[in-house]
Amino acid sequence: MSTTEKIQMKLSDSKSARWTALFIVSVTMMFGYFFTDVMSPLEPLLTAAKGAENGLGLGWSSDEYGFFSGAYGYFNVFLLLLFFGGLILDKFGIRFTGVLSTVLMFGGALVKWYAVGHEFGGSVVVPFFGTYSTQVVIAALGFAIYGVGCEICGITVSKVIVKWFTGHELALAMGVQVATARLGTAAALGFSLPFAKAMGGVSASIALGAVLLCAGVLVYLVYCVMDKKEDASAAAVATEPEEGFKFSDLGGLFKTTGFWYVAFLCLMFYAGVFPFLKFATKLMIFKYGVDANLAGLIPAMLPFGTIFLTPFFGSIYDKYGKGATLMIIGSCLLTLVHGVFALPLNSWVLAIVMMLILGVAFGLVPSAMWPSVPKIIPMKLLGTAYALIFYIQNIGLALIPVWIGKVNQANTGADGVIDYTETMTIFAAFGVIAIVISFLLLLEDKRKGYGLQQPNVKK
Ligand SMILES: C[C@H](NC(=O)[C@@H](N)CCCCN)C(=O)O
Repeated sequence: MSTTEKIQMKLSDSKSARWTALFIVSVTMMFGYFFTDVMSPLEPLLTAAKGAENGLGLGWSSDEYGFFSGAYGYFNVFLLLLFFGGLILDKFGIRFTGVLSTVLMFGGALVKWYAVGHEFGGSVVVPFFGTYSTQVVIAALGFAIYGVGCEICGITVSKVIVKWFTGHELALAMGVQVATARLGTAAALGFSLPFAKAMGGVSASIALGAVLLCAGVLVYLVYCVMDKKEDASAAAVATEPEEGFKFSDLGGLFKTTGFWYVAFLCLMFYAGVFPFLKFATKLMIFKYGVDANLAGLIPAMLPFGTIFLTPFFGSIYDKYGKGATLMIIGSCLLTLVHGVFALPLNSWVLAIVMMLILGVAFGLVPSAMWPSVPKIIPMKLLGTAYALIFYIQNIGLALIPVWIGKVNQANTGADGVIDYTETMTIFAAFGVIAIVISFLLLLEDKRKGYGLQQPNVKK
C-alpha cells in the first residue's frame, strides 16, 4: 500500500469524522462555559439585602461576590492543580484527563448548588483574603473545584483539536469550538437572571447548570469512543513512532520567549474580559441606567458577537496568516472599549456599541492566539504548554475579581450606587499592557520565524 493510501486511512483525515469529534467536545465545553458565568448576571440578587427582591436577595457584599467569583481560579493557581492537569494530560492522555475533568466540573457544581440553596450561620476567616459568610465560602469551594475541572477540560479540548485538525482547518476549528463555548456564556448572561426569578431562587439557575454538566460527562464519554478509533487508525498509518513526553523537555518550553509572550498576553487580555463580565450586569444598571431585568442582555451581546467572529477570524488566519496582527488589533480594541467605559458618558446606546466592539476584540485575539501555540511549541508538550498558559491566565481570573470586588466596595456611595471610574480604568490598563505584549510577540516571531504571520492550511 502506498503512503498516500495509508494517510487516507487515518480517521481524522475524514472531514466528517473530525468535525463530528469537534462538535462533541465543543458541546461539553459549552455546558462548562454556561456554568462558569451562570452567577454573573445574578450579582444584583446575590448582593441585594437578605429577603429583598421578592425574597431572592442573599445579602452578600460586593467584596464577598468578588471573592466568590475569583474562586474559579484559586485551586488552579494556589494548589498548582492546573499545572498538574497539563502534566496528567501529556502523561495519561486525552480520554482519562477529559473524563476526570468533566466529573470534577459536575462535582464542584453540586457543592456550589448545595451552598447557595442552604442557610449557614456565621462566617469564616480566609487567610490573605478576608472574612466571609459560611455560605459564600462553601459556594466558593464548589466553584474552585469546578474551576479545576473546567480549565483541565479546556486544555484537553485544545489538545483534542490540535490532534484532529493539524494540517487541516486548525484555526477555524478552534474558532468554532470557542464560538460554541461562547454560546454557553451568552445563554448564562442572558437567561440566568430571568430563569432564577421565574423559578423563585438563585439556586435554580445553578441546578440547571449542574444538569448540563452531568450531560457533559456523558457527551465526553461518546468522544472517548471516537478518540480510541482515531488512535487505532493513526497507529495503523504511522511511519515513525511519535515522540513521547519527557519531563526533561520542560526546560525547552520554559526557555521559549514566544511562549511567555503568549502566556502574558493571555493573562492581560482575558483579565480585561472574563472578570469584566462578572461585574458588567451591575455596571449596566448603575452606570447606564438599564432596567435590571434587561441589564444582562447587554453583556450577553459580547459572547454572541464572538460566536460568528471567532470562526471568521480563525478562517482568515488559516488562509492568510497575520496571527500576530490580529492579536494587536484585538488588544487595541479592548483598551478603547474599557477607556470609554471609564469616561463620564452614561448613554446605554454607547454601552451597547462598546460591548459590540469588545465582541470584535474577543473574536480577534482568541482566534489567533490559541492556534499560534502549536506553531511555537511541539505537540508532545502541547498539553503542558496550554496548561501553563491557562495557569498564568487563572492568576488573573482568581485575583482580579477579588481586587475589583474590593474596589467596587470602596467606591460604593451611601445610596448603594457604585462609581465605576476606577474599576474601568483598571480594566483599560490591562488592555494597554496587552498591546505592548502583542507587539513584542510580533517582533519575536520575526526573529525566531514561528510562522505566526503565515497561513495554517497547507496548500
Ligand atoms: C479557549 C479559551 N479558554 C480559556 O481561556 C479558559 N482558560 C477560560 C475559560 C473561562 C470560561 N469562562 C477561551 O475561552 O477563549
